[in-house]
Amino acid sequence: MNILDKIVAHKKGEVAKRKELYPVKLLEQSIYFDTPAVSMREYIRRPDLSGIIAEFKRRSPSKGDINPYASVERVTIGYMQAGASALSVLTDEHFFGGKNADLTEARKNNFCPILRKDFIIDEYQIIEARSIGADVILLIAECLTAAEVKALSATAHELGLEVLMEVHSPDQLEKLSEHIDLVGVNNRNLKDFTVSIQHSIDALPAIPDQVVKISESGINDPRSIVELKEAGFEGFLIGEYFMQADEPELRAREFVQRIRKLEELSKNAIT
Ligand SMILES: O=C(O)c1ccccc1NCC(=O)[C@H](O)[C@H](O)COP(=O)(O)O
Repeated sequence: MNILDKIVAHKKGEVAKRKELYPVKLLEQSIYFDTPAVSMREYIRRPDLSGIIAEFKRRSPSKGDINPYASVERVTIGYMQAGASALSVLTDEHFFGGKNADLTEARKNNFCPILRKDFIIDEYQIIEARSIGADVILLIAECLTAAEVKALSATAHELGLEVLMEVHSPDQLEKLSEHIDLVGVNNRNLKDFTVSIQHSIDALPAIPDQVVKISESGINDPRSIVELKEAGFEGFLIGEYFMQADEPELRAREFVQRIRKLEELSKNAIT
């Protein structure tokens, strides 16, 4: 059983319990149901921002504890001040030490788009994402059939949310539906947890033009961003590298400054 199978098996039990504890009628009373969601597609393409989706991640299956007691308020505000285009907040408790309240805390403190980073297998979780203040949901192609991707992404659009579909290999792009706004290629091999941005580069030709292209995981060098941008990626999901620092927001700021310097150098070299 690979890690995703384990996570999904656990998630099924978790969702069943949550449905009983917090019925949909209760979730629909959230103030966030009437608030228009913020478009990640638009923020990623804003030229004044870096394209980085900065992730708040306390723990992971590959690394164990990363920054378990970090402050959501301090880190997420700092990420946005550093020039991030959007935020990603892990809400999975069992494997990632996150919680729904982390996302709501990020929502209260930021106007930018926020991705609910979780393992969505049921429509209930999309309604829940809306109720906690998320703007975007993640659908992991490896965990879902094409029919499930279609149905879940349609539900997300009905609720005004955008959808990021994550693939681990180009063949999973067959599951794309008309309701997918962004495609993320995950650079992490889920069997041995090794990471390589080559996964993103290899998958790029198969990604259709109309979706925003995101490279996810294992990014820790500003030169990788320059390389991925030149290849055609517009967004970059970064968690661990920032969160490993005592002050993730400062590491993000330094990272964005280094990208800008590299881009300036290459512009000057051309002119
Ligand atoms: O991070 C893990 O160990 C992991 C293991 C199994 C499934 C998913 C996992 N991570 C979720 C993510 O996709 C990442 O948090 C995200 O892409 C950011 O990656 P990174 O910059 O490497 O933290």
